Amino acid sequence: MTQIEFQDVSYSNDEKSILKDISISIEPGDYVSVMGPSGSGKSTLLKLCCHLISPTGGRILFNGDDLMQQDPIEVRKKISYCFQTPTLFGETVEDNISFSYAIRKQNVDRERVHSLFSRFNMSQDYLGHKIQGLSGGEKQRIALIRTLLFMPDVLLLDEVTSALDADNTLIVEKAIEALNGEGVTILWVTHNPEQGRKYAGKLLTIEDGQINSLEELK
Ligand SMILES: Nc1ncnc2c1ncn2[C@@H]1O[C@H](COP(=O)(O)OP(=O)(O)OP(=O)(O)O)[C@@H](O)[C@H]1O
Repeated sequence: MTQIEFQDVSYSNDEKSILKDISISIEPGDYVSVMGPSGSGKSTLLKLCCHLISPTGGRILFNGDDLMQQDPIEVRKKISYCFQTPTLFGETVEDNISFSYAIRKQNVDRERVHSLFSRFNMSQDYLGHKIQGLSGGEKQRIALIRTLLFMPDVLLLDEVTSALDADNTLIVEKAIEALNGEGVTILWVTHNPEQGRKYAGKLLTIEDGQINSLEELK
């Protein structure tokens, strides 16, 4: 189980301050929706959680120890991040699945792959499909499946249903709710207020790089 604690965390680049004095604790099993205007710093918060970027002020504790002192590869085995714009590689969907196993020197777990495709309402036939021909919504679901091939402790989701229709959005929401029920901590950036409140236990609102509110929903 993984706990992430931000202690007065700031992040700025050469041009400006992007996040300021963020203090929050994400507890194991939490389901937190993250909302706020465009450019307020939501994606930056997620990138800090999995050490894709480093804070320029304050500390992030990962299970009580400074995240910056820990091996990013080990951290990312526990924390998975599904990006706003899916970046699929290779020629086919299968390439995206098999590569994840290959880098871990493991055989593809066909049962796991099969159950994830079903969970996200996709036929196995997609494995042979070319990336180039996929729709935005198909790419989003393949990216989610790839993120979940190995069960994370913490799942960071950045606008992952923006290209999906209502039916598939609901399927993804239900799948994420089920994962949270299995103990996976969820941090989900969304612009959809209904989505932000429907399943989450907490609603974190970021404005202008600062926490505006942290509301208990359940
Ligand atoms: N690598 C970077 N270089 C320069 N500016 C950046 C970088 N990353 C983020 N920013 C800036 O920081 C601010 C916050 O960006 P961030 O992507 O975290 O916002 P967001 O709340 O996720 O926005 P959106 O809802 O539009 O996705 C923006 O003004 C953005 O332009």
